[in-house]
Amino acid sequence: MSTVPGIALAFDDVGKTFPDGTAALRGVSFTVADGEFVTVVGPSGSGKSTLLRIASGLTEPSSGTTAHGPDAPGYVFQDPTLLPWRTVESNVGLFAQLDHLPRSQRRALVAAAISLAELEGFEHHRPAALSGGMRMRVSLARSLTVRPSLLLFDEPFGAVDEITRQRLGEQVQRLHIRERFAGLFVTHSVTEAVWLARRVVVLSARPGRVVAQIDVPFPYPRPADLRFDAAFGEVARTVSAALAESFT
Ligand SMILES: Nc1ncnc2c1ncn2[C@@H]1O[C@H](COP(=O)(O)OP(=O)(O)OP(=O)(O)O)[C@@H](O)[C@H]1O
Repeated sequence: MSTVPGIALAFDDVGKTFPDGTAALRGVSFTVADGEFVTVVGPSGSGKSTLLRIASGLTEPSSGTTAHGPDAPGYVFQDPTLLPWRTVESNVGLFAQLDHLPRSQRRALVAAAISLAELEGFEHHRPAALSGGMRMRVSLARSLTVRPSLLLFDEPFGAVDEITRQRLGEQVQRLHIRERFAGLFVTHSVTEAVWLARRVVVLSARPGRVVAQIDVPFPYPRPADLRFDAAFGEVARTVSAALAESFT
């Protein structure tokens, strides 16, 4: 992986074939500029999670190259992956603790992240006492403590109800605007993909290739009811059509 100024993440002709012969990705090229928010949609098994794992350095590509900014990206997983015996505060502080940051610095980072994720008042709760949406916010807050310039999201809100999902998306957008991190966000929801992104990348069925990149022209911050706007519907229709084609 190399570092390129102005680029949060770049895939250049990236392919991935697993040792058992499964070809997950083929010839994937696209970039995420500094501070840009990009979403990825594609059929199940089209290599979206594999792409994020390659972006984070967890998996090596079989071919092609990747480039990223100067620091390691943050990762928000499908599952909140909280430690049940730890409080909200101590779950949020986990990464900072693993990084051996001094206690005072850790405290400040945790307090800031808890405030950003609007979790004040819940610092001493354990995960079992929280709703699914709040658990995701704890996971988000934990990722924010590393102050990433790039955050990778692997379909983080798939398991919560529609309204909670929208609110979490709104929170991610507020954080993106305020903290200016770049984002690469995988989702199965076309509405979520369009509402969040400056650009939607559509992958084909396995092995995943980029079949379309669709710009989303609406300025941030975007109102929640933009989803019901006719112009929004047009962009969503274009993404849906590319996605439907990608299944064939
Ligand atoms: N370690 C592995 N070894 C072999 N095959 C794998 C491995 N990891 C993933 N795959 C396969 O690679 C393909 C892409 O998987 P991946 O999880 O990246 O897809 P995805 O687009 O994220 O799917 P979904 O939308 O269902 O989450 C799938 O067919 C999957 O079974």
